[in-house]
Amino acid sequence: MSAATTNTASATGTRVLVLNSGSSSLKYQLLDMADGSRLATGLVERIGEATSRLSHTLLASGGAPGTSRTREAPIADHDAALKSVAAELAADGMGLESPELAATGHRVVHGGQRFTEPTVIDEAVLAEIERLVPVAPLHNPANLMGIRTAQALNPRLPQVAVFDTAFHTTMPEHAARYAIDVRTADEHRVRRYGFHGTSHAYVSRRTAQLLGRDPAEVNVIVLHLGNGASASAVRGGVCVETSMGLTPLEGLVMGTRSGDVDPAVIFHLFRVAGMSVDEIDILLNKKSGLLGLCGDNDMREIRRRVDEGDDTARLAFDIYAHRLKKYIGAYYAVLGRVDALAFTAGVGENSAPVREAAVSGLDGLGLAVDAELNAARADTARLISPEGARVAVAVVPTDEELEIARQTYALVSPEPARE
Ligand SMILES: Nc1ncnc2c1ncn2[C@@H]1O[C@H](COP(=O)(O)OP(=O)(O)O)[C@@H](O)[C@H]1O
Ligand SMILES: CC(=O)OP(=O)(O)O
Ligand SMILES: [Mg+2]
Repeated sequence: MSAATTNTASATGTRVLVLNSGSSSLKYQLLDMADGSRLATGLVERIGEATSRLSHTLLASGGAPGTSRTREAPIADHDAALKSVAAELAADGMGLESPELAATGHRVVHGGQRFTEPTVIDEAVLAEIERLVPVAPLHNPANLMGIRTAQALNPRLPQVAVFDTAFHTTMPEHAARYAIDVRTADEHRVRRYGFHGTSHAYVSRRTAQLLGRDPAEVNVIVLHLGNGASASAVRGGVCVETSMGLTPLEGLVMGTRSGDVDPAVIFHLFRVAGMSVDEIDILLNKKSGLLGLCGDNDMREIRRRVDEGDDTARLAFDIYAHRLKKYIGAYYAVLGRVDALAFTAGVGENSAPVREAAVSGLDGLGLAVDAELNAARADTARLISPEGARVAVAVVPTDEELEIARQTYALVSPEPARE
């Protein structure tokens, strides 16, 4: 299906429903692309558990918090979750049948090598996302279910996939390939794909804007530090390196994921500890990272413990910050010249101690934070480096939903979306 054909199906609506299906959650936002405003936002948590919860917020004009509703009832899967979300939106007169809706934009985590751009979804696209399930077993099945349910709720509504991997498809082969047997790698599509690409693209562009410069001229290191965490090196708006690989497990220390380990750790645990491959998979993805190191994966709680003198929490924090520093140094070398370092996502936007620890001792590279600017709280993009610093250090709130909505609307609407 081409974008041109879908235009005829999209009526004259200017609204886009953005769906971000995680392994056990569904986040959504309804935006009006005529002015970029947010109309509704919400989250279904603990999908598949007895304690599922749907929180829906109808926003007042200007995006101010309006009325919120919370429902607690078991929600078995992403199909049931999206049907509940559709019912909430319909109760506010904004259901999936609404003629004002132009399209649904889906965050799809793994797009492999084929999807380098946002794509209108048809059967062939669905088949390819399905084919990639083995390399994104936690994410792609949830994304597929969200798409199929949205199609069933309104078959005439265009569905657009925006891939986490797309921004990273520009990585050169020497960065994307692992040094393993080429035939085996090619046969099984084993290479580094990278994730969180929508955020890395948005934040690197926003950082250039903050510096008042053209993104094409600026080299930026982006640190996306949420539950999942990844770094990227962006040269003139183009991604040249990123820390996640075949799956979102490689790289930085995360909330529950280990990030980099010697691959032989897996053989050792299999042969010596007698763990099954599935058990090791769960260990590295769900029981490691900050959680595995200190029993907490929320950086707020870890800092509270550090401040109380808890040595276990302190070590977890130090391991997290040390890994960040290693990646900053590596990406500095990859880029050769760095104009800015940008911190984003839940931890990057909110944790002054993480930002301070990540750049401490890097004065020789022209990297430092001003203590007062770093400690100040704000929810807009800002510089935290000292006046006249060689490299700008910035805090740049990410907005994956707005970026997905823009890319979706640009595909289905003849009108350009407003910045
Ligand atoms: N004020 C804060 N200080 C430190 N960390 C915070 C703060 N607020 C949120 N976080 C961290 O942000 C994380 C979630 O980040 P987020 O980008 O929302 O993740 P995701 O989108 O991957 O679910 C939480 O686990 C928490 O550790
Ligand atoms: C790809 C990935 O790690 O996503 P998230 O941070 O949403 O888990
Ligand atoms: Mg996020």
